[in-house]
Amino acid sequence: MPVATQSFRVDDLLVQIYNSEAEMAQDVAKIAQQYLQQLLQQQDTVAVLLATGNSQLKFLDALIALGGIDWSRTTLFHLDEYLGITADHAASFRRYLRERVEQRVFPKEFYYIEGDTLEPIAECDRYTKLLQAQPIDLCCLGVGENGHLAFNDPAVANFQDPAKVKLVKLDKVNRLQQVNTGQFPNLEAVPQYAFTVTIPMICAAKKIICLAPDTRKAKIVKEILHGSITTNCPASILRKQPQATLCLDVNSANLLYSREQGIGNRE
Ligand SMILES: N[C@@H]1[C@@H](O)[C@H](O)[C@@H](COP(=O)(O)O)O[C@@H]1O
Repeated sequence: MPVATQSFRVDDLLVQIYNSEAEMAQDVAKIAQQYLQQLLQQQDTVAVLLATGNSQLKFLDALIALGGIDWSRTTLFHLDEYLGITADHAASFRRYLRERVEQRVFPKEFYYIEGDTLEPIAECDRYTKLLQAQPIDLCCLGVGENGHLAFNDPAVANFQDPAKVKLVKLDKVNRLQQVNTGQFPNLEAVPQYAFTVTIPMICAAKKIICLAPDTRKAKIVKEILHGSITTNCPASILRKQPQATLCLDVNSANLLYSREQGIGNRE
């Protein structure tokens, strides 16, 4: 069984570095599986808030392949969705999760954000009520190249946000990331607005697992761990979450301080 090659804390945040994304996915899937199994021995159902994106693909496959989770006792949610995108659109997060998770594990419920609603404010209220109906036991996260969590880009991230779900304008770095990772053919095709679960709602989860492999995350990973805790880099808030783990591969950890110095150290 692969395990993290390095594990250390930066402030309250646990950071784990793996030799490869595949090893990371396997190990994190095992951690999530054991955690959910343990909870299901103590409570009837568990609530999980899922991320989408490339960083989640191997992890979700590994978690489902491991088995051993009674998915019929899980209530699933997701972090974000584009405004105006139908559930069948190729870039729809609902489609991603329906095909990669729901249709493979048949959870008790999978509550989706209806991105193509004609009443976005009512949709935020509806999803807020669903999220608040029970504590979130596990929140899976990815990180944007601009440091966003879900769709909380620097310009709209609020660490004290009173909202749980909100409609936000996406920044250009974020929208370009969606083009560069193949979600949309060009910038014009990327919606300008999206629904997102807010940062306080994410941080209220009992356990947070953030996956950020790949060289294209190296710069922002350095910023998250060695920069200030600020909404300019929304994911930096994870350093105040003792229940959070940031999982990296050697590529995304590439710009951190050297192993000899101890990656967690700033000097
Ligand atoms: N809004 C989503 C996030 O929820 C996701 O976690 C992040 C990272 O994406 P990836 O996993 O492809 O790197 O950006 C996406 O666009």
